[in-house]
Order: sequence, then C-alpha cells, then structure tokens
Amino acid sequence: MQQILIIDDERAIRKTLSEILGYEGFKVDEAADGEEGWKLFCATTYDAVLCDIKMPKIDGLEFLSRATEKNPDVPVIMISGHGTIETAVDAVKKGAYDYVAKPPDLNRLLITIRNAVDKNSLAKETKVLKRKVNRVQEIIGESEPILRIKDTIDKVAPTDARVLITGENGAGKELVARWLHEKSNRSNGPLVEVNCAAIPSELIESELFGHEKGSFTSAIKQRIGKFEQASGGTLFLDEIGDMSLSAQAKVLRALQEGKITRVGADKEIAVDVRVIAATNKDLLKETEAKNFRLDLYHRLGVILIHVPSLNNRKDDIPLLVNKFLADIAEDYGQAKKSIDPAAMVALQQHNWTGNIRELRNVVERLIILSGKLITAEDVKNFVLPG
Ligand SMILES: Nc1ncnc2c1ncn2[C@@H]1O[C@H](COP(=O)(O)OP(=O)(O)OP(=O)(O)O)[C@@H](O)[C@H]1O
Repeated sequence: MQQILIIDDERAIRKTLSEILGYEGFKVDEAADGEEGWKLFCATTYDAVLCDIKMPKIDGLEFLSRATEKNPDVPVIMISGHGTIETAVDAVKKGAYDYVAKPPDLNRLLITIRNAVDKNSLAKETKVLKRKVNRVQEIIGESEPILRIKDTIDKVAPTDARVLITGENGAGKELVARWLHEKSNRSNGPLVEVNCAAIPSELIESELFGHEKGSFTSAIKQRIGKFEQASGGTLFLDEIGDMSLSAQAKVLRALQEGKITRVGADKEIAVDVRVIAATNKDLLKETEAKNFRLDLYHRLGVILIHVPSLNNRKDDIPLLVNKFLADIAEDYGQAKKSIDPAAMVALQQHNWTGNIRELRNVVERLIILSGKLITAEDVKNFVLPG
C-alpha cells in the first residue's frame, strides 16, 4: 500500500486530506509540525509527502531541504496558504515536486499526488534495473582454486599489472577479467572487450588500432580503434591465442611503447590502457609451434590466472546449482524450485565439460521439465545421457 505523509499545523486540513487520501486507498500518516514530520520521514520511506509551508519549529522550506538531501526520490508537494505562493514557486525551484494552494482543489490535489507517486515508483524501478544491468555477476565458489583466484584478483586488480587468464571455453575467464577491472583504480573508465578469434585477420589491426579514412578499400571513414576506446580503462583481449602474427607484432609494440598508430596514419597516439588477455589455448605450446610470439607472451603474462574446469572443483557445483535455480526462477517470475539431495549428488558426480553454461542449461531444463521438487530420477531422465 502506498504511504503518504501529511505535515500541516491546521488540524482541520490534516483531517480532510487524510480522510480523502485514505478513501483513495493510501495509507496516511499525519504530523502537526515540521519537527514531528521530520521524525516520521526519517523512520519511514514514504511514496509522497504533502507539506505546509508556514509551520512552527521546522517550516516547510527547511523540511524540504532536509528531505531532498536525505532521500531525493521522495516527492514533496508543498501546500501554500495566502501570501506564500511565491515561496511555493521558490520551493519547486529548490526541488519540491509541485505545490497546491489552500484551500486545496481536491481533484487537482489527487492528480498531483498520483503523478508524484507514479514518478517515484518509476524512479525506484529504474534504479533496480540499472543495478541489475550494471552489476558484475558474483564469482560463485568456495573451492580452493576459486578462493585463490578471488585472492589474486584482490591483490592484482589495484595494480596496473597485465594479467593472462587461461582456462577452457566458458570456465569463467571473462568474469575474472570483469572483476579485475571492477576492483581496479580504472573502474570508472571503460572496459573494452575484443574477441580476437571472431575478427578476420585482415581486419584485426584496424579493429585494435583504428584507421584513417581511405587507408584501405573499405575504410570509408576514420575509425577509432579499441586501444584508443579503452584509454583510461581496461582492454580485454579475449582469445588472444587466435591473433595473427602480424597483429601480435603491433600489439607488442603498443605494449612496449604505450603508443599506437592508426592504420594509414603516420602520427603516433599515446594510450593509457591496462591490458588483460585470455585464452583457452596453451600459449607456451603455441610459442613452440611458432604460432605465438614468446616476447608477447612474457609481456602479457606478468600475472597468470588459471580458471579450472568444473570437474576440478566439484565442491562448487551445489553452490552454482542453487544460484542458477534462483536466477532462472527470477527470470521466469516463478518461485525457486527445491532439489532433492540425491539429485544434487547426481549432478555433482556428472562428468562436466569445462563450460559453466552447460551446467546452467541443465538446471534450466530441470526447472522446466521437473515437478516442484527436482529429484534424482529427473536428473537421470532429463539430463544425464546413458
Ligand atoms: N564462478 C562462477 N560463478 C557464477 N557464474 C559463473 C562462474 N564462472 C562462470 N560463470 C558464468 O558462466 C558463463 C561463462 O563464463 P565466461 O563468459 O566468463 O567464460 P569464458 O571462460 O570467458 O568463456 P569463453 O571462453 O566462451 O569466452 C557466464 O555466464 C558466467 O557469468
């Protein structure tokens, strides 16, 4: 139920407003002066406040300034008597949502309150959504290797040291890179990701360093590369093991000198970028096979983080399953399903690929196909072949 606070020293006005708003379905609290109103405001998060301007002790403007400082999302509507209209206009400039004149026109008052409450709930929804979108997903796991990885992230993130993250596809390398950025002093800067395997080798240089208009046939306008885009932040080079040797040479130069040159340009541009790289390949083997430059390997791998596959940290499986059960239920807008301990053991004993996405898909399938309680039978029928 939406809650409104009415602050007015005239009892008759308080009573009338309170009755009407109560009739309209709001829960209403009343305060006879600014001080009492302030105490109530501090104790409850109201959906809107109606506040008289002229009051003993704390007056309406003082209340407004405290309220906007404490919780700027709660709309405050001023009630102005004779001679305070100018003050009311001033209050709106200082952050009041609106004002109504005394005696209030009840229709107008109700519309104003409804609009204010709607605006407030939209603001709240937007905040929740933004938090959901922006938040980096937690690294789930309490196994020894995961605890070690979290510890390394805490130690390494605030430095500018380059990090090479290895592990199978879907093991969680990108998640580690995101946390390295999030916990670094560069977290207000951009995190720019490049999937080196997804870009054709003839385009990778222009992708990384940018190009000048006309520098090659399809370069119809100037383009800023990922190194420049990431300036002040972090550049995440994913699948670095798939980068061509000629691009490797240029990346090496950029790392050595802190400068890049756009394709087709003569001018060098200084870039302030921290590079984090990841690969599912064994880069040392690739250097032996002459597919990867050893000097670049050493430049990139100041700190090495290996993300082990699920089979090497089976203790984490129940935690991950529970997390996915909760996340997927939330996505579907359903209550979280329970899982029988025997079903959990069956999942834990399964021989997983290194890809955590596989486990998530399995949990999603179980949620869709099982009853309220996921049983070992469900796991056998729907998940584990053979
Ligand atoms: N420890 C973890 N806790 C929770 N979720 C995880 C964990 N590790 C990975 N995930 C999730 O699994 C998925 C795959 O992880 P991520 O993309 O980081 O892997 P990757 O190794 O970078 O994969 P790729 O090699 O395909 O780029 C993502 O949705 C990620 O959020």
